[in-house]
Amino acid sequence: MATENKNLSEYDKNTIPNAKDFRFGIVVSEWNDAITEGLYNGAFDALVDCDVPAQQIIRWNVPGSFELIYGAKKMLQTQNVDAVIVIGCVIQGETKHFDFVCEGVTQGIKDLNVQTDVPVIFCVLTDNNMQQSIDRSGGVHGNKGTEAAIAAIKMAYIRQQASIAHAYNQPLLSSGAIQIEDTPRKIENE
Ligand SMILES: Nc1c(NC[C@H](O)[C@H](O)[C@H](O)CO)[nH]c(=O)[nH]c1=O
Ligand SMILES: CC(=O)[C@@H](O)COP(=O)(O)O
Repeated sequence: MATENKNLSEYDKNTIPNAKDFRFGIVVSEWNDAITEGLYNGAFDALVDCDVPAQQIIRWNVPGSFELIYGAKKMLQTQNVDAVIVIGCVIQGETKHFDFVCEGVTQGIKDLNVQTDVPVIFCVLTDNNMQQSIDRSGGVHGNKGTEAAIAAIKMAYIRQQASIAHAYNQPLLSSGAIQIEDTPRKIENE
């Protein structure tokens, strides 16, 4: 489904786990800052709307989207956070640099999700022009920062529940709820 068929800002709080005890890091690229500030505001407002105290949200700025990789890595290494959101806006220029920045950031953030224990949420616009970025940072298509915040809460919850399940040697049920039982059950789909 393309973004034009899905408003990025819509979410149902009834489907979102309790986030009041989670801590979030947000790394923001300064390139196209009129756009990245809008994305940040969407993410911050959604986290607070989901009962995350503002003091549990840590913001770092980096020069451009390519630096989001290193910024997120250092955030994970030095801060006690349950998820990190990286925010950037890459817009096609005259050269192939767009392709390399987009590919590099995508692969770098993917690598962090594979190599580390804390989820890193990809909130990087890769647009053909500024209007597409405006439309996705609080415009007609909603705010990708809002979408990223909800994803961050859900992934932080999965991380938390999976950790508990592992500690109790119990299955993490598809609903995400864990039943602590006397006799461990066979984990589904083993
Ligand atoms: N053109 C855009 C960039 N380019 C800069 C790179 O991200 C990087 O900072 C530079 O290559 C130094 O390492 N960054 C964006 O975030 N958005 C752009 O449109
Ligand atoms: C993504 C970029 O680095 C790009 O916007 C830079 O513009 P240009 O390709 O015209 O140098």
